[in-house]
Amino acid sequence: MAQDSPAQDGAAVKYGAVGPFDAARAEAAVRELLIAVGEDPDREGLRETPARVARAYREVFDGLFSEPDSVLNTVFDEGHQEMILVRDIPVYSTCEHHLVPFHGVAHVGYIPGTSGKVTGLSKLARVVDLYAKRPQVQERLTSDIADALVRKLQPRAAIVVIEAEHLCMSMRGIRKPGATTTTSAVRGLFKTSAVSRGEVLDLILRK
Ligand SMILES: Nc1nc2c(ncn2[C@@H]2O[C@H](COP(=O)(O)OP(=O)(O)OP(=O)(O)O)[C@@H](O)[C@H]2O)c(=O)[nH]1
Ligand SMILES: [Zn+2]
Repeated sequence: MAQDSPAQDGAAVKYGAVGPFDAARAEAAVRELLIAVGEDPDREGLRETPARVARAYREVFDGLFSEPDSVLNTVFDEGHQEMILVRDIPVYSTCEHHLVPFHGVAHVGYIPGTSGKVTGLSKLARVVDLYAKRPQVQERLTSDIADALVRKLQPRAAIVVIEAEHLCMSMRGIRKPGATTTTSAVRGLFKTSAVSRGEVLDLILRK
């Protein structure tokens, strides 16, 4: 989505970011970090690492520079009034507490509004990606996606469920690999009607 990233070269337009991406600063910080953990950043294997990490961070935090609402601009007047659900969208995000990954799957569903406006299926996965590519907590990632759907599509109902494993809980700290966290954000009819919510959750959680 590089073409959707106006701040990549330090341009003024920003979305989730409060400043442009500064590759030189990121490189210098990684070099400092290597020294701080007791490594030699000038040894053969690490010489290119600061530049590589800066490039990798540019990529994994690209969603800071992308406009979520424009992703959902592709809309079709299908007149479809029933549920649309995309399950098992792979998610890779970064825990903002420890800057290590959390990863799993997202399920995104909605019931179109009275106009029957629907968006392209891939756009649901694009919105997931966009918000995942920011420093995140799982709860905010989940509700950011639901709120973007509500803003752009004015659906009768929307739901986002994310199931993820946090490496900050697996590889360090409490060390519980395999523990998964499930978060949900429900809007509209999925919130007010237990029957509708039950139906969609049944589809989402069916293995
Ligand atoms: N609610 C929520 N908590 C998260 C998420 N990602 C990581 N955390 C938690 O953030 C908390 C940070 O706790 P702190 O006590 O400040 O940091 P810490 O000493 O590294 O904590 P431990 O991980 O328990 O070792 C931990 O309990 C993490 O499990 C998330 O997406 N949502
Ligand atoms: Zn963490």
